[in-house]
Amino acid sequence: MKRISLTQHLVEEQRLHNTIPAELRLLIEVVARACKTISHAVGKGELGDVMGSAGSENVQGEVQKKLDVISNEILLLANEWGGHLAAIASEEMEAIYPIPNRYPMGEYLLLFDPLDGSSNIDVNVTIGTIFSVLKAPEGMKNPTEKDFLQPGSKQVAAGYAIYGPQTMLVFTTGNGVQGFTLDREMGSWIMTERDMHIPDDTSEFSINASNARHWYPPVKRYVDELLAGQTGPRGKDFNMRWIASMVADLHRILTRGGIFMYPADAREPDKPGKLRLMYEANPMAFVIEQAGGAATDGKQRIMDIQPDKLHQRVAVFIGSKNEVERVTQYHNT
Ligand SMILES: O=P(O)(O)OC[C@H]1O[C@](O)(COP(=O)(O)O)[C@@H](O)[C@@H]1O
Ligand SMILES: [Mg+2]
Ligand SMILES: [Mg+2]
Repeated sequence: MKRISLTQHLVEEQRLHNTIPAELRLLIEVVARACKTISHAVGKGELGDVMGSAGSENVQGEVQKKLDVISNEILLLANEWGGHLAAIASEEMEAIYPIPNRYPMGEYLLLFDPLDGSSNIDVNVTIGTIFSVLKAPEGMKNPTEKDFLQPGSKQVAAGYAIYGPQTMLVFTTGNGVQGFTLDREMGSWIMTERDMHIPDDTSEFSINASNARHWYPPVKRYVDELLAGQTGPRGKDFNMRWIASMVADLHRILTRGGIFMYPADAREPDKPGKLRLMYEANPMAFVIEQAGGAATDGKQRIMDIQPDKLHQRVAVFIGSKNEVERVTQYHNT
């Protein structure tokens, strides 16, 4: 593949499809640069003061890891100068963060999960950063949480960085999904995946099976049929993978197919799921759908959900289209 840098691709995309105004290109480049800095911090491990707990709790009631806080700071600082950003929302911050002293008001809203897969930080397993970009409502004066509460179908860009053996950046602006690998020597993002596509069918599923006794009947039925393999109604064997980093599990699915599930369960009946709609489920759903896959909460398309809270949770069934449709159908029969 010809060496194409991130900027070259974004400029080309604007010229060909007119989907990436210069302001959005700038925003994506700033996020990409911040992810490069986070990748550097992650790579230091015990050699840098990045491991272990930060000793503080986030709005989700989770104990924050040092890297959760460091990654959040890196993304805030990188975007603070504002450019065309009006405000930021993060998994690690209860309230939204309006960009100070911005006249005229920026036209974009940025949301992120600064460090995804936090339980894997201290055990050197792949982690990531997830981001989503929305348009600020016309005529918006002072950004409020309400301005962010837009369905996922309104996203103008979304993607993730994955910090594994290679550091990659994968995103969409509504014209397919492209993947870039960080050339550590040059410090530049080089395109290595063009128009990523997910097969409609798969023999691989991903779920935290330790919660099986708490699952509701549709999920129990679906997973039992997968586990029954050739001897069961599916008539073929299925393999299982669970990395416990959503970014890593979904990057695998984007690369070779599969279905990822984090359903609601009886442990906390009032909780609609573990993962967060605005900065985990929506951005990953946009990427997966742009690669030919599907994403539902068991009932409806995730990107059609009208959000009512910034940190709301949602059940997630995402990946190869035919499997997502089957498990969703089991919820509706
Ligand atoms: O520990 P569990 O229940 O398997 O959950 C793992 C899931 O939780 C997450 O770590 C939640 O994300 P954060 O690490 O950003 O809080 C997902 O990445 C992952 O899919
Ligand atoms: Mg996460
Ligand atoms: Mg996180």
